[in-house]
Parts: sequence; structure tokens; C-alpha cells
Amino acid sequence: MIEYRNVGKTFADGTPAVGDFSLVLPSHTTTVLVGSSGCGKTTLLRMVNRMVDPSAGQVLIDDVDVATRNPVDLRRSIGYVMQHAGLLPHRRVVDNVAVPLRLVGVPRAEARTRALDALEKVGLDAALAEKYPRQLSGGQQQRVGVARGLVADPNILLMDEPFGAVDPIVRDDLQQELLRLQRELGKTIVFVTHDIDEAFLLGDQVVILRKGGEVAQVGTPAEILAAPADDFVRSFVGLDKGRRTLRIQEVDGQRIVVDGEGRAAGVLA
Ligand SMILES: Nc1ncnc2c1ncn2[C@@H]1O[C@H](COP(=O)(O)OP(=O)(O)OP(=O)(O)O)[C@@H](O)[C@H]1O
Repeated sequence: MIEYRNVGKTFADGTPAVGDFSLVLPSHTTTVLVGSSGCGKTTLLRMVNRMVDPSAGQVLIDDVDVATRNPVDLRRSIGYVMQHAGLLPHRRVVDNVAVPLRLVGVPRAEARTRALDALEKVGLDAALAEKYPRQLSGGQQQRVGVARGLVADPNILLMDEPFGAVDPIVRDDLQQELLRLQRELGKTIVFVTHDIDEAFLLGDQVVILRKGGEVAQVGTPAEILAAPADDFVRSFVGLDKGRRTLRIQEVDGQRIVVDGEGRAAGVLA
């Protein structure tokens, strides 16, 4: 379990990023932090592995304040996947994936075997292992990033807009792959996005943020849709424009589900 207790962050240059944030993230579930640019999502995410230290409050992992942990050890024990994969350009794919293992002293041959396993887990062809990152598509590079995040089998995986820079079709694939992996692995995932559809698809718990890391609403996607806390949330999730309002229409004796604008969305089972 990860817990934020009255966390605040003002950066050294005086920028107030987070005011007073408290939240519990249950183990083995995915929590998605979603909000507009600059609302403090990345800052909050990075507090978990001490890439950012809060200026007030505490972040706890299984009741231990991360401030008491050695930042380097902590970082190595937590998976981290970022938007542009962050791969080392002069190292082959398999060596990129093996980096977190090599850093904690796993011998080269074992690290390589485990890296190849991780690549298979995220659905990448073994033939790509010996290529360099620039020889891969954006979507493949993101898969490599996910493999690297998982290779050391961390309990916690931090994902900062990992699918933000790929086209919508590849993004769909990556999202489905993550759902499949999570069903198998049951990690505690903290996922940052500005895309509410992605948040509702991936999140067991969704946290909608306003500027300054202020929580507008926390809940399951169903809870948020059933009872949006206020107009900000209603608008953010698209309830104000009828985008999420589904209706049933009879067509040739079949019950078809249509959206607010009458476009066919599916068939009622
Ligand atoms: N190292 C830093 N020094 C000063 N200000 C910072 C620093 N990092 C972030 N900020 C500021 O803190 C605020 C929150 O930034 P943060 O990156 O957490 O937001 P975000 O919600 O992740 O945004 P985005 O979706 O654009 O990545 C912003 O105003 C940002 O400019």
C-alpha cells in the first residue's frame, strides 16, 4: 500500500506544485492520477521513488516513510516507465531492459535471460532484442520501456504518461497489453495521464486532479460516472456534452446502444 499524508510541494524556485494531498493506493491495484497539464501529477508520482521529495507531509510504502529510505536503493526497487521510453541509444534492446538488474549486481548472463523473458512478457519478438532503440517503432520502444520497468519484478510500477506519444491504434494495443499483464502480475501501479478515457480503462481507482494537486474526486470509474462530485468533474469526464450518455434504440427488432449524438456504440446483450 502506498499512502500520501498531507503532502505538499513547492519547488526551489517558488513554484507551488502540490498544496495538500492525501490518498491511499491499495496494493495490487492500478491507481490513475488524471488531470490537465501542470496540475501536479508527475510531481506526485515522483514522490513515491524520491525523484521528488515533498516539502510537507509524508509518502509511505507499507507504512514506512520513504524519507527514511536510501533514495538510490528505493529507486532501484520500484519500476519506472516514462513517456519517451528513455532508452539508452547506444545499447541494444536486451541490454536496455537488463539495466535495472545489472545495477543491483545480477550477473550478465542471468540479467540477459531475465531481460529476454521480460521482452516476451510484453509481447515483443525475440528478434528485436539485438536491435538498437532507433531501429524500433515508437510503440515497440514503449514496450521495451515497460519490459525494463518490470524486469526486476518490483512490487510497485510507476508509469508517467507511458502511452502519450504513440498513435491511437498502437496506444489501444499497449493499453490492452497492460491490462493483460496486470491481470497476470497484480502489481501496485501508479499511472499518470491527462486522458480520461485511458484513466477509466486502466484505473481500479481514478483520481481526478485540479491545479495544485487538489483532488476533485476519487473513485472507481463507475462511481465517478454515477455521481460526479461537481461541474468540473462532470465536464472533465465528458458528462456535460452527452459524450457518455448512452441510449437504447430499437433497430429491426435489435436493441442498439447509441451515444448522445445518436451514433451507434454497440448492441445490448
Ligand atoms: N523541477 C521543477 N522546478 C520548478 N517547477 C516545477 C518543477 N517540476 C514541475 N514544476 C511545476 O510544478 C507544477 C506541476 O508540474 P507537474 O509536472 O507535476 O504537472 P503534471 O500534471 O505532471 O503536468 P504535465 O501533464 O504537463 O506533465 C507545474 O507548474 C510545473 O511547471
